[in-house]
Amino acid sequence: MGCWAAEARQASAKPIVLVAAAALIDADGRVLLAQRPEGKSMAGLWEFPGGKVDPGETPEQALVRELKEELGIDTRSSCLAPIAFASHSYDDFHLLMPLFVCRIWQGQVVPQEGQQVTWVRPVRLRDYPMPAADEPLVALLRDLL
Ligand SMILES: Nc1nc2c([nH]c(=O)n2[C@H]2C[C@H](O)[C@@H](COP(=O)(O)OP(=O)(O)OP(=O)(O)O)O2)c(=O)[nH]1
Repeated sequence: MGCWAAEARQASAKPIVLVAAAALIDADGRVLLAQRPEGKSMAGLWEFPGGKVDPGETPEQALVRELKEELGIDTRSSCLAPIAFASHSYDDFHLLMPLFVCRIWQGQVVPQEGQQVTWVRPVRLRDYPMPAADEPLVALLRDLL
């Protein structure tokens, strides 16, 4: 019944926001989460690093740019493996978020925007409050990694 009820509640059309996100995996199999800073929407929640895809960018290009801006690391589109996506309606927009796994990068992860980051074992991901859109991704990662 769940999906039928959800459909009936569907509101009017919302803008679709395309966000590219990465599950960075270190040599120990841990996943990087970043905490959304004060002043942003969903502040305090933990997320996969990434951000909005700008006009003219591919999701991969956006992610390479965001990972450099946010974490100071160099990645390549060819090192980004798409594994899942989130498609989730927030109150004012609909998020479409491809999630890429990335195991290879250059440089050290150093938060560039004052955000907290942490490396988390897949079985512990549930200990970190994340945006609603991420919940199915967390379940998937636990199984895949
Ligand atoms: N990077 C990232 N964003 C996520 C995740 N889950 C999730 O709902 N989001 C949402 C939060 C934001 O609304 C949007 C990402 O936008 P952004 O990071 O480029 O920009 P922003 O924080 O300034 O966004 P905003 O304040 O305008 O909402 O996607 C996630 O795991 N990673």
